[in-house]
Amino acid sequence: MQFISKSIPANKRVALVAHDNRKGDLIEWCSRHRPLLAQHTLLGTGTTGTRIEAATGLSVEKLLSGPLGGDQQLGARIAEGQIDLLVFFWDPFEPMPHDPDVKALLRIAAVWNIPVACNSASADMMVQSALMGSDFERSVPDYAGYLAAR
Ligand SMILES: O=C(CO)COP(=O)(O)O
Repeated sequence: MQFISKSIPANKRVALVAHDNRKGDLIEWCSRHRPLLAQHTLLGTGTTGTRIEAATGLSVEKLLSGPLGGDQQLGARIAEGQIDLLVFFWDPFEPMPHDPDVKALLRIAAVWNIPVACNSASADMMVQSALMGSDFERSVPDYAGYLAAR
């Protein structure tokens, strides 16, 4: 696979997702970073987005609930270049009925080199990076080159 450089804008599109046992942690994290998150564009799976909006007043575009296809919707948006960061507090202690979707979301985020945080420590470091408020370059698969070589 060849890679090309792609710019992530200063205004980030941040996807927010948490499994049920981790929703409280993500809401607490969003509340702590509310002023910063309010400067960016937020989206999330259905229940997570609804709970964050209710608790913080932040505006979140809500996709379907994860087990009903929301994780796959987020994966599609990543593949289309419409998500810049993924904050996904997945549950390390309980199996999920939609585990293949969870795995697919994490895989496609790795494919497209999206910064991913799976807990509050990594999410703290991610949003406190100087790159959060500026453009930055990331390397992504060269899709045109990939097609041409097939
Ligand atoms: O299941 C999820 C992520 O895998 C999250 O979905 P909800 O936000 O709808 O609970």
